[in-house]
Amino acid sequence: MSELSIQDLTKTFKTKVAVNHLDMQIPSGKFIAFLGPNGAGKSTTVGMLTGLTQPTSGQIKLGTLTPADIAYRQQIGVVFQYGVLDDNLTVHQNLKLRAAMYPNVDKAWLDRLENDLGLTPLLNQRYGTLSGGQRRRVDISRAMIHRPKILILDEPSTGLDIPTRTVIWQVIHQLRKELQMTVILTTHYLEEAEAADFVYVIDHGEVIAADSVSHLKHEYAQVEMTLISDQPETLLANLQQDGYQAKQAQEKVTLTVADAQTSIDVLVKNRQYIQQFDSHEGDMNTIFLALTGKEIR
Ligand SMILES: Nc1ncnc2c1ncn2[C@@H]1O[C@H](COP(=O)(O)OP(=O)(O)OP(=O)(O)O)[C@@H](O)[C@H]1O
Repeated sequence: MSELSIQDLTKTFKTKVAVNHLDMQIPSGKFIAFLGPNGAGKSTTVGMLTGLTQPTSGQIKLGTLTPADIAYRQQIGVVFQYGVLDDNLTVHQNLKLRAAMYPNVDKAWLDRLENDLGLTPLLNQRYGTLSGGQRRRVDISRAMIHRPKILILDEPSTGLDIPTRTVIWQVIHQLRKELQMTVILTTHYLEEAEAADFVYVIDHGEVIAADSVSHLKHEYAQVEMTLISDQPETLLANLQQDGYQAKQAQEKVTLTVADAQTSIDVLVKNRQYIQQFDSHEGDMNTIFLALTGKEIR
């Protein structure tokens, strides 16, 4: 199956450069996350991937197809940040109308989506009267109605509670496996990005890192250590003498070290001053901080 190729993609709005020479090769069937803060250019990229926003320069290709081709758009499903369904129609009327726009949507598939996303009790309710989480579940059904090869989710979890997020992700992961679908997610939620096969960290319209989560962690996330000591001043002095930037608050001494091996060295060397400890690898936030100097959460 063809991969999605983004080549030297740029979008400027007057003087604002929203997307700046993006290059990405997205293999089919993968789960890709675009992680970036507000204004990073994620939604503008999604707009160009869907064909709704014209790039200023550069190109997007799915095999030989471009977003201007109907055949391209038929392979893409999108969950936008805003709802695109009719507030005055019921859930079922909205979905049936959408289904009618595609040649091969059978009733069984529509029933399956409605059922998996827990929409059955809501089918006769007007879309405009649904809660945010209910709407999002309908939006995902709409995006999946034509069995897309690529599903694009633009911050799908914003404002949703954990049970709703869990249901949505269970369904998406299941359908991704069944349909061998590529999933492109834009998100601020680090735990969602952590589940991805590959992460593009985006800031100011540019890719500042592109790698698997495990490589990003290895490269950028340090190990955070908390040591509990009955002689914290001595422990702090020893660590500082060894060149660590340690901090102390009462009996607690905290420091960041490069890797797990170094954390073991610290524990062994200072064992007589340590009663308890906690040591864990940094998360996506640590990675983001290391890359941009900013916190994402
Ligand atoms: N139509 C527009 N006209 C002018 N500037 C725009 C337009 N659309 C986006 N921008 C600007 O482009 C930049 C990128 O915006 P974009 O919405 O793509 O970011 P984002 O990463 O999706 O942010 P968020 O996480 O807040 O949704 C921002 O500075 C934004 O103000």
